[in-house]
Amino acid sequence: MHNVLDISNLSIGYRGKDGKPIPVAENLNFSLKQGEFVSVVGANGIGKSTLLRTLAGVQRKLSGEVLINGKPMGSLTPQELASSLSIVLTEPLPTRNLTVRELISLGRQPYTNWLGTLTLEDTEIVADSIRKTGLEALEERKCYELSDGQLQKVLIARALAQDTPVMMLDEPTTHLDLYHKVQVLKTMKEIAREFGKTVIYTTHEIDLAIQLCDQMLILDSSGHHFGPPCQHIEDRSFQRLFPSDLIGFDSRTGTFKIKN
Ligand SMILES: Nc1ncnc2c1ncn2[C@@H]1O[C@H](COP(=O)(O)OP(=O)(O)OP(=O)(O)O)[C@@H](O)[C@H]1O
Repeated sequence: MHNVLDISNLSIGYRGKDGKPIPVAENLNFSLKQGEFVSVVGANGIGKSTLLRTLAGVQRKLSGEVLINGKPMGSLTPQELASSLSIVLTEPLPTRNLTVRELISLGRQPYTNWLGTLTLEDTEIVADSIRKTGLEALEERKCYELSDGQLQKVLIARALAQDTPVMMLDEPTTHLDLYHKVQVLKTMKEIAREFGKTVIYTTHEIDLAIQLCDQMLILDSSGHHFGPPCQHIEDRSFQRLFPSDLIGFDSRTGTFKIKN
């Protein structure tokens, strides 16, 4: 499988009022292949959302290079970028007045004409995204009537409808109960497998990520570590993720345990 994202010497962060860079993470190097299901984990404030936002072009990188299918991200037009990658952020929706189906249909925007008219193919893709996320019963409901967990699924369905080779999701399962977390993650993994899409998401549910992901990017104070979960377990990377006074990582079960 070929690389769809190549990240080299990437620095991410913000700029102060004087324009000086305030780095959050530096010298990031990793590549994502077609069809991989990848998570980004790390403590609060370490830079997971900043990384995803930078990779999606929502915020500027400080330095380094991001290649999408071999092309520098900066060289893509907004239209090309929108048909290359989709992103689900944690920010509140600008409008919740749309129905579930209308909101999911917005995912087709990069492909529709300026009137936003959906073709038969667009309508089929929208219906398929609704089916894959199990939202059939909510299709005609207004978004303001939904619970946070239901809305989270709708946003994932909108990204699915965008039908891009790369899907990025910032904490997509935060509001879901355990059963629906696993359901959504398994759906995302199936999408990666079946349709050869690359799915990258940020999460605090490390034990689920260990069970499901092909690759994990760990951000910690010492830098970043990229590889399959078993390699991180072998390298004891999870042990270094948090201070050891309260919790410890059990390599046998792949879970964190509370210390007595
Ligand atoms: N708009 C902003 N301007 C300046 N600094 C910011 C801005 N947004 C976030 N930061 C800082 O960047 C750092 C990384 O934040 P980020 O939201 O990427 O972390 P995170 O790993 O996603 O955290 P969490 O797990 O809590 O969601 C934090 O120190 C945060 O305070």
